[in-house]
Amino acid sequence: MLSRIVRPTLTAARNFSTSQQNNYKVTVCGAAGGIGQPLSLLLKLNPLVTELNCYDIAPFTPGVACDLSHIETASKVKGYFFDRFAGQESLKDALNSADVVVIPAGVPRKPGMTRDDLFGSNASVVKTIFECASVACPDAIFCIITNPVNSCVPIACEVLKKANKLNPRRVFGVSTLDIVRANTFVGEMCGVNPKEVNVPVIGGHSGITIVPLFSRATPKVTIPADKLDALTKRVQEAGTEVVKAKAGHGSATLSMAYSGARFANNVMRALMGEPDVIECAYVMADVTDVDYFASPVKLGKCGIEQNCGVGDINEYETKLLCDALEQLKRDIQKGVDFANQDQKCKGAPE
Ligand SMILES: NC(=O)C1=CN([C@@H]2O[C@H](COP(=O)(O)OP(=O)(O)OC[C@H]3O[C@@H](n4cnc5c(N)ncnc54)[C@H](O)[C@@H]3O)[C@@H](O)[C@H]2O)C=CC1
Ligand SMILES: O=C([O-])CC(=O)C(=O)O
Repeated sequence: MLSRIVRPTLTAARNFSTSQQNNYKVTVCGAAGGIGQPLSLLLKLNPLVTELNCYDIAPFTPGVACDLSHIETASKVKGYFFDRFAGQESLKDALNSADVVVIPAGVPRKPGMTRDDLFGSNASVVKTIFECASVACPDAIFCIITNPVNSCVPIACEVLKKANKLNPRRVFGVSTLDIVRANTFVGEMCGVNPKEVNVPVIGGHSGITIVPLFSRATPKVTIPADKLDALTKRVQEAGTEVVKAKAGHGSATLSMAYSGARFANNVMRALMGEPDVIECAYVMADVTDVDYFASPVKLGKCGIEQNCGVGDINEYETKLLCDALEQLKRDIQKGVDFANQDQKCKGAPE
């Protein structure tokens, strides 16, 4: 069922520790939340991080930072929270000169909700963070976890564009959890250590926009025809599986913290100049008919070095991709329209 070829670079990509000490300042926005806390913990353990700023609207955020600061790693941790008398000043302070900003801020799903149902709450959260980031750290690498990712990344890019600060090579929607899940499920099905599996997942990050490419898995796997639909659906609906299992107490947090830390680690490895760092991510791209798309991207010192695009896919995957593109188009437009609302209102006739 499976040929046993282990790719050493892939294994390295999943170890958060390295012998090299570097100097990255990382800000987590939404650091007091279900994802934010374990993600901040993993970043505190990462030797590539020397400064860790934890920001959240929750007033106990300095407490989270204080807790983390007692861990015996060399990085310095600072906590910031929203003070309504100071407006967005603490957010700007938290973001100031950050190299990498990871954003799990916003509301998670409850059973029965789609990710798009979060748009009403989370679109303005992302907009505010990027308005401040365009002033405080326009050259950072941004990793957006907040849902709906399909619409939040376009919002972020539009806000940066309006401020003349958009560098599309540096803005990422984090879809790593889809890859992590696909690797795990394939590993389970094929009886292989999931750490050795890499399944590219393209498209977007919700329902049918999630397109796992089992035909391109490494090591090569053969998914039995009668199991392919169910496996594809499981990857597409894995977030909902967790939402249902948590029964009203949020969505995936721990697996997302792992995925966010894995993605941030790979961004920093690439910033350091390590070659051949490739991750799937949802980014501004011209590799399909839509303006934002998740695909494998080669990371480098300036962010995206090369978008590897869709690549070879089979007939089954082509059909999945067509369905995904239709939905993606709508999700992207929704984000773009939201970000430009004010501008349109201002320019509209009285
Ligand atoms: N990209 C992905 O694969 C995944 C994305 N998510 C998304 O991540 C987001 C966070 O999920 P959880 O951590 O479970 O939620 P949570 O509710 O546990 O934590 C969210 C945190 O964001 C903070 N927050 C809210 N508004 C904020 C603002 N304006 N500025 C800064 N912080 C703010 C809250 O105070 C809270 O501490 C949700 O939108 C969820 O749907 C969750 C799992 C996977
Ligand atoms: O399903 C959700 O709402 C959270 C999420 O994006 C995921 O777990 O993939």
